[in-house]
Amino acid sequence: MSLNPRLVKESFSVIEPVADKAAAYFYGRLFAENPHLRGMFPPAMDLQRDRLFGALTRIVWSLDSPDGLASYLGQLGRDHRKYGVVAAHYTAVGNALLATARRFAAEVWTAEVEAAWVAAYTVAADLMSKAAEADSEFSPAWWLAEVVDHELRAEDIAVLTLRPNQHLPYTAGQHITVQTPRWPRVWRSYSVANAPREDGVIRLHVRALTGGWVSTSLVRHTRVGDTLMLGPAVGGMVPPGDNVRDVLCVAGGTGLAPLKAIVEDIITSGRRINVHLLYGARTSGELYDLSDLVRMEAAHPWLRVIPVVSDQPFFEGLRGMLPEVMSRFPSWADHEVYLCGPTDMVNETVRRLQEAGVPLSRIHRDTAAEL
Ligand SMILES: NC(=O)C1=CN([C@@H]2O[C@H](COP(=O)(O)OP(=O)(O)OC[C@H]3O[C@@H](n4cnc5c(N)ncnc54)[C@H](O)[C@@H]3O)[C@@H](O)[C@H]2O)C=CC1
Repeated sequence: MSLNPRLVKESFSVIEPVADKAAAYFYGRLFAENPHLRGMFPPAMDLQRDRLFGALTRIVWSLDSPDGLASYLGQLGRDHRKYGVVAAHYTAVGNALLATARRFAAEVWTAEVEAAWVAAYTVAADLMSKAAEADSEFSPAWWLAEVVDHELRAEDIAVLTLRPNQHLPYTAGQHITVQTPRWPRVWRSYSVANAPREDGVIRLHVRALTGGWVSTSLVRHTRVGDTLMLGPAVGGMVPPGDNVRDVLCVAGGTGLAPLKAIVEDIITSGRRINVHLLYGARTSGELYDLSDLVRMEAAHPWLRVIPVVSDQPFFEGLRGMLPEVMSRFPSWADHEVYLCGPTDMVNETVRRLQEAGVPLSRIHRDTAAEL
């Protein structure tokens, strides 16, 4: 069975404009044919549908690059262990997916297209289930973690410190998923905000979002001593390693979390590259981690922290939206750049960096929330 990425991409592009309907149909069909699977999913399926399409889009567009595909599907397979996914579930999902694709790409569907989808799904399911199986030999499907500190740093932003009940491996820049006892089966992604430490403690920066079940629960209803469930670490944004270039980090709001972990990783690595951290928030009160960053800056002369405020006219420091403020500096063309924050901020920053001559290979951004 050989892969034919072109046929899958072409037929998938017919489905993309009706993604919402297709995702609703997919889950309707999956649960109608396999009612026992419904209990594995959260009561409200809206975010789940977006995630499905996010993941499918990424898989379809990675079909041409085997390494990227294997790495992403390996993470996806390991992460799905926490839902209780076993090999038999892949057949049920494959059937529902094929039925969905056949229906929503009917205008271009042929026996060849069907064969291409079957081949692609077989490869994907195989990569996921093999990675999950290998992982199960040495790693739990999920972790319990005790909340050992909870600081409300702004009206709706908290910094939580968690101690997992056993070692949870990760690298700086990765994210984990969190489930609270209040919302069973609802998992949300958060970047780990510290580099790995000897004591295994993990910090999260959380903003309570309107209508955000987990974020509101973490910020407003979680206390020291509570227990949370954590999924495995995933994500491809990794620290600069042996690279000797100077680093620029652009952090919007709680997007600071993974970038702070990366800066901490540079500190613990002992390397002395220059690091500029542009840290932006709407108001000075929302620069919730500034005092800690200023302490880090004082201890490490090669680190420069630059606070930026966008929505407070009389703020005495740098004012403006992050992408525009970043462009006021002479040049970042020789830097390795790390970005995290609101999607529009990240996209606009990437656009400006490319315009200024920074190649995409040197721009690192996280794509959380896809798993
Ligand atoms: N691993 C990841 O991918 C993570 C992503 N995030 C994301 O970061 C975001 C943080 O949100 P908030 O704290 O509410 O930030 P925010 O909305 O308060 O924005 C912070 C700053 O980003 C810039 N900005 C915001 N919108 C912009 C736009 N449309 N164009 C240009 N610049 C803009 C401004 O300088 C603003 O002061 C969330 O969307 C969250 O999902 C957060 C943590 C980790």
